[in-house]
Amino acid sequence: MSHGSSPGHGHDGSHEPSPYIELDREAWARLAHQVEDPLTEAEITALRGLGEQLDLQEVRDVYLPISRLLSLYVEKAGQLHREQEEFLHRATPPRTPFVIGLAGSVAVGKSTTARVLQHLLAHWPEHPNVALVTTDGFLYPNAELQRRGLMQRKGFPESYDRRALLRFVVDIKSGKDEVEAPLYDHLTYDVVPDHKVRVEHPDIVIIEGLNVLQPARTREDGRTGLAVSDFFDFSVFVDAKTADIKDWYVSRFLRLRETAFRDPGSYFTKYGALSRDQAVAEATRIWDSINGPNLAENVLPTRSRATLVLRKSADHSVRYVRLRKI
Ligand SMILES: Nc1ncnc2c1ncn2[C@@H]1O[C@H](COP(=O)(O)OP(=O)(O)O)[C@@H](O)[C@H]1O
Ligand SMILES: CC(C)(COP(=O)(O)O)[C@@H](O)C(=O)NCCC(=O)O
Repeated sequence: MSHGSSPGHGHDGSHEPSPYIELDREAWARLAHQVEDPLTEAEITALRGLGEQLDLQEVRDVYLPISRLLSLYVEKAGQLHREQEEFLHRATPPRTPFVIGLAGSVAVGKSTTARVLQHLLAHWPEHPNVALVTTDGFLYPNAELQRRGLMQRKGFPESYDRRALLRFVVDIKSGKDEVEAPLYDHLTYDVVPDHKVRVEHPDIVIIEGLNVLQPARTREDGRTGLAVSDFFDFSVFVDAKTADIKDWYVSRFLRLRETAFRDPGSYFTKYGALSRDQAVAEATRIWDSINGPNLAENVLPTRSRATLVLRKSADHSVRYVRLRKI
């Protein structure tokens, strides 16, 4: 194999056989050359709109080959669908959307990665309609979290209406043409009442959230139910050193303090008045009491369940990509 680390020769130097293929950045970026469609000007403009910090060379080197690989999976899943229907002698019903789960810590870059992949995947003509749904809409509203004593556990598995989220994914994979998800607003720090996000006739649905790779829970009667991840056709885990993620969280908090927190409608207007040092202390407190423990206890343990792991360095550049063997 000419590309990067061979299987079993991972970044940790281990020579044990492993069920993963690991490609370092250089090897992965080489794949970009075999991706025939370069980005169009319109796409570059759209991607720039996602945030001035996004490095477009990084998009070309790393995210474009990922989108091509994903497109390959989508295409082959369609082929398998047709052949299965033929084997079962069924009049081929339309295939269900291809569902991609995207997991990782708060502030690791899930939303950014999801939006880039959404744009890039929509570029391939075989599947133009790519929907993106975040799981925060399925958090219990603040009033309910307060009632359950979970306001300081936002983002932990128990802070979500897991049944509703599972129902949503089951509906998508059942082939329902239109599905609706609740919406979360980061400004008010709460679920928006009476407002839904509608997903219509998607070819691909990206479901992004902290806990999407959680395995099913074992119930009191000892039976194991289903988890949303049981309905994923592919999954991505965005990964980085915990210390780096904490820095990104604090920096984002400081940036929000200068922008969104000043909005009178924001739950965080109180933070607008904080000095820089006080804001760093507050972000650190939230990280150390909520997001850090959630990462360690619930999010990180699901990493090895992902089909693909994207490991980022402190400057957000992807250091290596780990993919499950098939
Ligand atoms: N590829 C990237 N390049 C540069 N900055 C990034 C990248 N991905 C994320 N960031 C920055 O890191 C922070 C967290 O990213 P975000 O996508 O909001 O994380 P999440 O959705 O996981 O909470 C944001 O400030 C974002 O601008
Ligand atoms: C809303 C979130 C739980 C993320 O939800 P997700 O979309 O990953 O399901 C998270 O961004 C959050 O607000 N956590 C609570 C602690 C904090 O204020 O950072």
